[in-house]
Amino acid sequence: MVVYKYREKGPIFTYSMGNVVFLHVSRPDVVRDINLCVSLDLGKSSYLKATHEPLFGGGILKSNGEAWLHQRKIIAPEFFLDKVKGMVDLMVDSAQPLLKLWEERVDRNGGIIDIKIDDDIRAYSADVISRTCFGSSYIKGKEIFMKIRELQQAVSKPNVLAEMTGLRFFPSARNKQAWELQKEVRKLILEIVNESGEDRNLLSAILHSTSCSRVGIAEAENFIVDNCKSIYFAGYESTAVTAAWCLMLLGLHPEWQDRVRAEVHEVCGGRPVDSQSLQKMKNLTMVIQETLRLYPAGAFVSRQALQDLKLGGVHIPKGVNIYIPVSTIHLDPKLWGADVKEFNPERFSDVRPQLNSYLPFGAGARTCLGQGFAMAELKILISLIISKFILKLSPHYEHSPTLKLIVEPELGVDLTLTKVQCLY
Ligand code: HEM
Repeated sequence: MVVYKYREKGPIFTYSMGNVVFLHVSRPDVVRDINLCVSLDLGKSSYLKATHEPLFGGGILKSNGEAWLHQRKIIAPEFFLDKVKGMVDLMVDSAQPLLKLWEERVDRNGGIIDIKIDDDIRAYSADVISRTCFGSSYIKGKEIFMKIRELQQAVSKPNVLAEMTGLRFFPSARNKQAWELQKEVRKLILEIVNESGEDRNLLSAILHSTSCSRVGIAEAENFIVDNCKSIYFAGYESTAVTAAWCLMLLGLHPEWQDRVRAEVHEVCGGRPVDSQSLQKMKNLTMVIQETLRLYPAGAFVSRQALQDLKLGGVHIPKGVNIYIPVSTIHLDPKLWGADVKEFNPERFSDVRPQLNSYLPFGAGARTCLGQGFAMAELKILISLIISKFILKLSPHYEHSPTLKLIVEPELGVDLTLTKVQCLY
């Protein structure tokens, strides 16, 4: 329906669902103003708030106003560049079980295997977040991630009754499932909090902030749980899914695979990956940027006008939800050229992507605060895999992008792997 309207109406139009009004906009001047807007009057959309409540609560991803600002000030510094540089060794360690597992499987199977990579990649992404942000290993965090994923599936379809009527406490089967998962995740996070040691990490920063504030125990616990949940979700799924799309594209494009492999070999020269070598991997950066253009995990950037606003000369009344369709912008031939649907990382070689036409990490003040972290994590995993394995898209692969809060391969990514025999 929305696609049809886009074709019919062009880059800006409104529509409504019940009493909820949407402004669907991909016009560059409006997108530019959203990018530039730092006012707290432009917040996250409250549409689907009731549906998403069990997953996000009042954490950083969905909160607005002063509450959001407070959370951003606590969490953002934990992902500044110097902090990310200090996490590189932990990320490299997190990749070792996957590499070992795949090597053993290839060896056992006569030098070639056909695998669905998604679960192993999720395990890597989960381990990275657990170790770097929460000081707990994947084993400890594993249950949390499994339940967060179940919660994601449970809340990925709009709960129309709750949104239209506010009856979010109606005990439907789906609500009951989401509440049960919500309780279990809360319990597990509080266990990790109780066992946390002296390590300086994201968790300790969140705990420190609550100990300095004068809120009651229940409010402090909600603050901790909702923000930990937000990081578990934000940092886990999107990175794992991007890595899976990226490896799929490299499997399809052996010429880029060879280029990245040669680059990793040249930059690292047999030494372990470190923060300096990551910066030198230009081809790999371009490949990841192009993956995020073609398969941005966040299909929409959503906002709501919390007061009357003017963006790109357009008057937007208070309450209107603004939806920026990221893929539509990323696939616009007027912005990217006639080869817009092709995988061509070269397009990122000499120009920085335009702020208004490239939005894989969102826009403006609410832009993803984990993007440097995510890029390091992706580069580490892909450089290590590429230096050990030759990838081909498996004949079993079925292309199945689907939107479940984020755009993921519904049927997974199947690759055929053989070992790299000799590097040059
Ligand atoms: C490839 C991986 C990732 C992608 C594609 C991605 C994408 C996004 C997008 C589209 C948003 C919404 C921005 C907006 O509304 O303008 C976002 C927000 C956010 N992301 Fe990421 N993200 C990734 C990885 C991460 C990681 C690894 C973390 C942390 C460990 C993280 C933490 C966050 C947080 C906390 C927010 C909310 C920011 C706010 O509202 O102030 N993300 N991300």
